[in-house]
Amino acid sequence: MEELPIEPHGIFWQADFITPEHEQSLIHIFQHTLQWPARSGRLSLHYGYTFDYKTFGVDPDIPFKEFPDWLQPLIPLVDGKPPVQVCLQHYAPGTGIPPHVDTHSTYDELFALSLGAPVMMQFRRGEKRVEIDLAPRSMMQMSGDSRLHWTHGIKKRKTDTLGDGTVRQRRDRWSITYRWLREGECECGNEDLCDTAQRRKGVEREYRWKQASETKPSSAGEVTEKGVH
Ligand SMILES: O=C(O)CCC(=O)C(=O)O
Ligand SMILES: [Fe+2]
Repeated sequence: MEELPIEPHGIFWQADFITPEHEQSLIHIFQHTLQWPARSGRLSLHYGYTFDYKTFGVDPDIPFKEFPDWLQPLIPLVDGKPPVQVCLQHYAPGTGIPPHVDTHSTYDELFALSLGAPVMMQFRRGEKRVEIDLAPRSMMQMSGDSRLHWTHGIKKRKTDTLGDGTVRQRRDRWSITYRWLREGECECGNEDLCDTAQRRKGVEREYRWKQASETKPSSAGEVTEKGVH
C-alpha cells in the first residue's frame, strides 16, 4: 500500500484491490443472499465480534461470528493477524455516516474496502476539511494522524461535487471495514477525540477535586469552583 501524499497524513491506499468481476459477484451476494435490517439509512452487518453502538467497542455478549466464504479472500492481515471485527455496510443514495473517529481505546488498525459507487469522504480537523474520493475496489488504511487526529464522515446527500465542479449522482455503495483490537492504551493524548485521553482527564479531575476537599475543607464556593475545572 502507498501513503497518499496529502494531509491528513497516514492514509495508505491500494487501488484495484479486487477485479471488477469479483466486485460484481460480491454485489450480487450482497443484494440477493444477505438479510439486511429492514429500515432506511445506512445498514450494517457484522462479522467476527460485533460492534456495540452503546459503548463503541466490541459487544462482549455476542459470540464471534465466523467470516462467511465470500469474505475470506477479502481479509487483510496486519502482522500476519486477521481483524477481530468486520463490518459490511450498505449506503443507499442519500445516506451517510456522521463525522467520527473509530474508538481509540478499543481499536488499533483500521482498513476500509469500497465497493459499488464512489463517494466523497470528508476528513476534518479543527477548521480543516479534506475530501477524499473513495473509488470502488480501493482498500484504504487509516493510520497515524488520519486515524487519531482527524474525524471522517460521509455527508448525507444525493450528489457529490468533484474537484473540477462536476456534480456526480450518488448510487449504491458498500464498504467493508476491518478493525483490530488495540493492545495497551492509546497514548495520543487528544482530549477532543480520544476516549482514553478523556477518561484520564476525567479521573485526574475527580482525583484533584477529591484531594482538595479531603485535605482542605473549604467553603462551598471553592468546592464548586474546583468541581467545574
Ligand atoms: O464506509 C466507509 O468507507 C467507512 C465507514 C466508517 O467510517 C466506519 O464504519 O467507521
Ligand atoms: Fe469510521
